Amino acid sequence: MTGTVNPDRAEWDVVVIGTGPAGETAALYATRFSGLDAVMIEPELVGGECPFWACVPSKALLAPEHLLSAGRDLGGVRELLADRHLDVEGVLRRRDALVDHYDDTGFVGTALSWGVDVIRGKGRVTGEKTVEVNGRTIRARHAVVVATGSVPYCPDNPGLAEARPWFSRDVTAVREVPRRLLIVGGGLVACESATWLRALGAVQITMVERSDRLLPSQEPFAGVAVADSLRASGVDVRLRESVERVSREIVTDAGAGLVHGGPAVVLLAGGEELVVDEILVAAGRRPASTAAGLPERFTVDEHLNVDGHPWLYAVGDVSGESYLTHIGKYQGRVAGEVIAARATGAALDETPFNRHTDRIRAGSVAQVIFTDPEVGVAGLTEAAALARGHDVETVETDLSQVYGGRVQRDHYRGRAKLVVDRRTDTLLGATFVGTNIAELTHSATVAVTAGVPVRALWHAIGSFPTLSEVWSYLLEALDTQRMAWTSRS
Ligand SMILES: Cc1cc2nc3c(=O)[nH]c(=O)nc-3n(C[C@H](O)[C@H](O)[C@H](O)COP(=O)(O)OP(=O)(O)OC[C@H]3O[C@@H](n4cnc5c(N)ncnc54)[C@H](O)[C@@H]3O)c2cc1C
Ligand SMILES: NC(=O)c1ccc[n+]([C@@H]2O[C@H](COP(=O)([O-])OP(=O)(O)OC[C@H]3O[C@@H](n4cnc5c(N)ncnc54)[C@H](O)[C@@H]3O)[C@@H](O)[C@H]2O)c1
Repeated sequence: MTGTVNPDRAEWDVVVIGTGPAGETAALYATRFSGLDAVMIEPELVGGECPFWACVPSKALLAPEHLLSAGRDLGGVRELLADRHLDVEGVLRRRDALVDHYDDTGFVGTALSWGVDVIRGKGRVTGEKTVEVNGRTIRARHAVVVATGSVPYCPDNPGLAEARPWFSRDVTAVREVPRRLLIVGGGLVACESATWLRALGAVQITMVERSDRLLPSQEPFAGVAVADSLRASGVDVRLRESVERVSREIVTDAGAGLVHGGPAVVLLAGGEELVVDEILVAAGRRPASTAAGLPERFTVDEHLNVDGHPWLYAVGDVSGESYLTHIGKYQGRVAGEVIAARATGAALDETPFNRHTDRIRAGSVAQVIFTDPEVGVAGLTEAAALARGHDVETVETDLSQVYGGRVQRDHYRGRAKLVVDRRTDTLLGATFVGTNIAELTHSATVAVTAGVPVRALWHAIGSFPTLSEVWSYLLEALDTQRMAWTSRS
């Protein structure tokens, strides 16, 4: 066995399969105050998808575009920029630096500094507390944590897989910007990738999304704002559209981020034929469960235990709860602390806001989509709240009225919405769309998670002139709605 461990060692307290944000957090929290030891198993880069192939490179590629876009909309700066473009090589160099040139030495060092061992290889659960790696069996005295992440889904249209299209790893590792690109999907990866590839010089981008809007699981105005902005930048956004079949004569795979062959001819379901230099498939992801020995379908409980097995945990993307780094880390913290408590004979805490229960399932997931404009979501959308049976009241406001936005851009555009539970008068969710709303999202996450009553929010005043002032606009609009309703009835 290669890695950091004595090759003859075959037993640890905790065995973690996969070293992404979820797995490494579970290993840290299981061991840090408990005296337990742990090993993590990883066949690729220690650190997982997020720092090398997903969140970090994608945000590194987007940051220059965000700055340029804001500068172009700011008198006094606009004149400096004129029709200047990004320095593509400079942007890629900065991305390469942020992904440590695809070298995981730092992550391995961090694991070792926690006292957590690393084995390089593929792990697979083969029995109770038993894992096979590199043809050997290792045992966990207390727990096995599966944290193997997710893999991209490829629709089964004839010729699509055979054309060796790009997936998320290629687009975040981009070295050769395709001139003509088809993007299959209109979700998070598609919208963020279209934003940076257009800024890096892709001449013709066609995006096909099978549903009737981009970002279909978000509030409808979010997808509309992102589609408007992509279209204004020259991206051809096609809704209710999909691929029928693909043919590509010359297929090569020169490596991640390089164009995978000659031109591809794509027939769309609507009947149109396109010729493109590359296809990016961004049609969703699936938990990487079966290769790690988990069933294809399984459930995790509020302690992240798989199908009621108290020794087996699934955290992060593989749990199927969400595909987000911060949620994976949160689950890793919960599972790690549960493992430590159980192994040391401590009772699990059942008090409100305890650290042994995954509360995210109650609906407080937050996420930011780093498009231009950004989309920040905390908790439930209106549709998700209704689907869970809540009696909801909603309110929206136009962010372009808020001075915190107007001082940032000459034409600030944005919108915000609150979803309120009528029964408890607390917030179920909030969505913000606009430039620089990313950090604003956390204020709503706190309110949703803590169940802050709307009447208490009334006294939480955002500073002037910041975007946080939008809270007062929303609450005033809610008041007006309620007064109108009262005077009608
Ligand atoms: C392009 C893109 C951009 C994204 N941007 C964001 C963002 O801005 N913010 C955000 O919150 N989320 C973002 N995400 C999602 C985020 O990357 C994932 O949610 C996160 O990486 C999941 O962490 P994880 O630990 O569950 O799995 P991963 O990070 O996928 O790590 C799993 C690890 O397990 C390893 N593994 C797999 N099988 C085995 C096996 N059999 N044995 C041992 N190891 C195995 C893999 O090699 C991998 O290293 C993005 C995703 C993509 C694709
Ligand atoms: N900023 C962030 O937090 C961030 C950024 C990127 C990715 N992610 C995570 O990664 C996950 C995966 O992203 P994703 O964009 O691949 O998935 P997604 O689920 O966000 O979007 C997939 C889209 O593809 C569409 N689609 C599916 N099959 C199709 C087909 N055959 N033809 C046309 N459209 C089709 C779906 O309707 C959907 O809109 C996300 O769910 C998200 O959690 C997060």
